[in-house]
Amino acid sequence: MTPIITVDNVQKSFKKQLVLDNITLEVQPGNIYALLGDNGAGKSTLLKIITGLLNSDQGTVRVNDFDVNKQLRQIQRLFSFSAQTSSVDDILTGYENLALIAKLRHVANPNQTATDLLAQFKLTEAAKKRVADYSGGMRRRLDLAMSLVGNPEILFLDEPTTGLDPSSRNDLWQTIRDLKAQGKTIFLTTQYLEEADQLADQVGFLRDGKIIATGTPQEMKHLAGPEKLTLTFLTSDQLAQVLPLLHDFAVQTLDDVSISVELPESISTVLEILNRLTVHKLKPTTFQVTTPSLDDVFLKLTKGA
Ligand SMILES: Nc1ncnc2c1ncn2[C@@H]1O[C@H](COP(=O)(O)OP(=O)(O)OP(=O)(O)O)[C@@H](O)[C@H]1O
Repeated sequence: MTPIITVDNVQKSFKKQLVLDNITLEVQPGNIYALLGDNGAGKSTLLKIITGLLNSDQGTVRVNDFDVNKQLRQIQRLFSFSAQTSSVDDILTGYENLALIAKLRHVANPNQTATDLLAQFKLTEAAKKRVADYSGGMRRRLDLAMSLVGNPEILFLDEPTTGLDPSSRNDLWQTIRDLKAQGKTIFLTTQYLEEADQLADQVGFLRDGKIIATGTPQEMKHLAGPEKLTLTFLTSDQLAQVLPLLHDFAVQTLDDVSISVELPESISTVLEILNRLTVHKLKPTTFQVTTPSLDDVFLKLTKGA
């Protein structure tokens, strides 16, 4: 499939500080791409370059096969950019904010567009409230609604859930999934590993201006190593009998009665291990399979940095 966003060898410095160092990435249409990084990693700078708000020093960005530097006018209606700082006007109501932006974007029926978007983002009841009185979650939903005026195909969201409480974050994740289900391509930045894991088809780890790893969340987790099986036995004597049976596996002793075993082949390895124990009538009191999380990947990639 032809990517809808292509970033090729983008470099950017502010004075002598190199902020983006040869960034290359692709986003497929209809996918969610999560650019993951700590404060100051360069996420916002890259987003501004992709959306044509900032020029790069080197490299090219193509959106829908148009060069963002040279052909921005042709693609401006194709995407919207929701910045970290809210674009909504506090003294206006939610409805007024949406209707105003719809008029500015020459949408055919601004009032109807505002009403429809308020309904889509569960803000109908708050339509006539001033935005100053909205909660953080409502404001973020309104921000997203604003970015959908004109029905763009691609949404750029800069840290859409930063500062939200867990419940509002979950709601916003669902909204972002719904937008993907409608066929939108979404490029978001985040500091939260869990957010990338929950939403993204592709993740890019940005650190000190470089993409240090990229792939699906599943592929990224493999970078942290295989799944593990943790087994606990009733007594240390039992464990002592178990160890020779598993001599050909990578076993780590956790304490007197527990071990963890690497699972290169997931389920079939689990079955093999349980089989050997059963034959010798050695029954673990608990067993648990653990998959590495994106946190483990992040720790592994940044270890020693
Ligand atoms: N206009 C600018 N002039 C000078 N330095 C800048 C400018 N914009 C960003 N920087 C610097 O570039 C680096 C990356 O900033 P950027 O805002 O892209 O990071 P970020 O990953 O988005 O972080 P945050 O989550 O804090 O927004 C930082 O060191 C920042 O101080």
